[in-house]
Amino acid sequence: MSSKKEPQSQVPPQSKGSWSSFLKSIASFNGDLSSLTAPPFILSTTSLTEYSAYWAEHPSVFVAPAKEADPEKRALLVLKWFLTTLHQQYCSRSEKLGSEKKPLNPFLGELFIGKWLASPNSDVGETTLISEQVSHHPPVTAYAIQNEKHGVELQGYNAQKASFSSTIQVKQIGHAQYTITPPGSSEKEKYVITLPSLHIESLIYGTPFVELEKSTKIASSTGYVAKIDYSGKGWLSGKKNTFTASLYKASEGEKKPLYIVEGQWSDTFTIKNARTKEVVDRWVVKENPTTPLTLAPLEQQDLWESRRAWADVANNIVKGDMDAVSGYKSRIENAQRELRRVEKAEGREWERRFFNRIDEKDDDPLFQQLTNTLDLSGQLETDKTGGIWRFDPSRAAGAQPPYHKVGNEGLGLTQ
Ligand SMILES: CC(C)CCC[C@@H](C)[C@H]1CC[C@H]2[C@@H]3CC=C4C[C@@H](O)CC[C@]4(C)[C@H]3CC[C@]12C
Repeated sequence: MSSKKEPQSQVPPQSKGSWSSFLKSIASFNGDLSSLTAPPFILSTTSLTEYSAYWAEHPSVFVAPAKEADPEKRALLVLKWFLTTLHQQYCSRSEKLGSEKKPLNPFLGELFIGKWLASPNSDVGETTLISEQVSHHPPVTAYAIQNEKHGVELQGYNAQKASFSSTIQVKQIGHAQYTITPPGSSEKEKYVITLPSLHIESLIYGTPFVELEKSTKIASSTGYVAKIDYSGKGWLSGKKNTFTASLYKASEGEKKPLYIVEGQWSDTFTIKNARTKEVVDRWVVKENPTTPLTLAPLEQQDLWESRRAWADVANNIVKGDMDAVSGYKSRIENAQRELRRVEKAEGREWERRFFNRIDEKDDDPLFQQLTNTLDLSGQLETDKTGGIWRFDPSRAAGAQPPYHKVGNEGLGLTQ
């Protein structure tokens, strides 16, 4: 008899049937995850626009590169910051809710706006977040995170391309750009960041969780490249969320690493100087609590802001009243359909609030330079993201609700 304990199904008894039909439907789906009907126990009350906040939940780590005078160490601090975001990006739902969940599919124009407040016992200052759904077909979320005090800006956009091959496989399309003005310099320094592919584990037991795949890169305008290799359950260590990252000069190549970072991004990792073999830094997830994002109280939020717009849907998911959930979802969907119909009739397009669609040739020269270092062809498939999306800071300065010209009636609300 085997002593190995088999995982037990965590699917609630009343959901067994709907879970197995959900599993069957994903085996033959068309690539659009939002179109799948999943049983209530796997539905999240959080919209995907909220996921943009994962990029800066440790604000002091987010701004640290802007304070470092040495370009090599700056590039290392950017790599460190990126690695510290992975736990929140890819593990936080599983840890908090017991499994990965199916997020709410944002509607076009949906906004998620908040800030990480300045704290009297740190020099970080305030960090602000703007996240906007810039496309619905295909779903694309754009975001900008700014810390004015340290002159740090992160912006990006992403879409997901899903496929099925023994489980849900997700390729992320899009990229992020981290920009700072280094100490004593008047010129901007830019880092272009690619996003990992992932797949879902443990689907049949009803406890889905994310595992990252392959590799991602960060290329800097100062000539450094960081490459991160994800190995899931490390084939040597057997530990989950294992990775190896190296920082090197683009001109020298991967074979001459300056720093090596190793460990588990969901737990502990260490940073070593590859030349001296000395451990120079260490990150322990548990010892670094996140800073919560502060949102306006619900009644002061704009109707287009995620929490407010989805409140009725979310409350009924919690209650398990699926008829009410689909009723409130249809209200949003019908109102969106009506907006699209009118736009089409008037021969115009929905106006994005904080982001512009740009032409590749009009993009920032620094970005264009970096796309030559990285192979970004897979990230710039504009047909899968509805274009290239760039933040327009002039439209964010002092922005207050109402954010969109269309008010209650555009949201299908009568009052
Ligand atoms: C849980 C199962 C049953 C349903 C499938 C849910 C899918 C839609 C979920 C599961 C994990 C999710 C991903 C988890 C983390 C991120 C990183 C974030 O920066 C962008 C969104 C992205 C890339 C999510 C996209 C949606 C996602 C792929």
